Amino acid sequence: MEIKVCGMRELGNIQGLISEVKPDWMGLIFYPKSPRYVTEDKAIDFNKVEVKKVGVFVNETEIEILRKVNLFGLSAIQLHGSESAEFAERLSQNTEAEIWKVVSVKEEVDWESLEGYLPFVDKFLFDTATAAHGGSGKKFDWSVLETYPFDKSFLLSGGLDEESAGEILNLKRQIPQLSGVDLNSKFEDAPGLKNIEKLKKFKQKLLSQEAI
Ligand SMILES: O=C(O)c1ccccc1NCC(=O)[C@H](O)[C@H](O)COP(=O)(O)O
Repeated sequence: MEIKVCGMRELGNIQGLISEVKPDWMGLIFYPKSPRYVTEDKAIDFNKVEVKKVGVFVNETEIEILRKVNLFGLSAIQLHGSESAEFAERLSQNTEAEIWKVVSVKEEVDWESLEGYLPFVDKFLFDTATAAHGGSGKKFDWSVLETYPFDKSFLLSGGLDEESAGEILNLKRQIPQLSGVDLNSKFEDAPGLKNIEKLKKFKQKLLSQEAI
């Protein structure tokens, strides 16, 4: 299973993450209202770190997203607002970076409304709907995913914590398109500052139970 650790902001914390946890992805949040917002002065340092970076954007302009892709060396773009399938299509024509569309879950998911994204996005990411767009620390009712109708892989997000590993693997047994997890506020000592020990323990649990 892929692991994305989202909302990183401090170089030392990122270096600890890479050496101790070795996640597949690190998420950088480019939404100014987030307490995990990453400013441009971090670009030189963050460009050098050896982990794939995904930039998180909320209803940002295409030109600004592409500028950040180049500035930070992003391998993926996470569209975390109400971006349309047409917007995803235009972006896909202008970048080599992967495109991930976030689906904010309240209760039911309207699967038909996602069909238009399928040719242009590499993954979906299911997160809990919240007025702040992300980082709610709350889980949604995962049973809505039981009717997931597409082959496209997706990440599970929203309030995942140290105790979630077993349940996540049970879900994966039911829905193999679940390809990874997105970890954020439940693994923090402060917004943007991750607790490396908690992340390590979670990864160990996930790997050991995955093997069973
Ligand atoms: O985390 C934020 O501050 C945030 C704010 C606005 C848009 C997106 C944001 N986070 C993006 C993510 O992918 C988070 O990992 C995701 O929302 C889950 O967070 P959490 O519920 O804290 O595990």
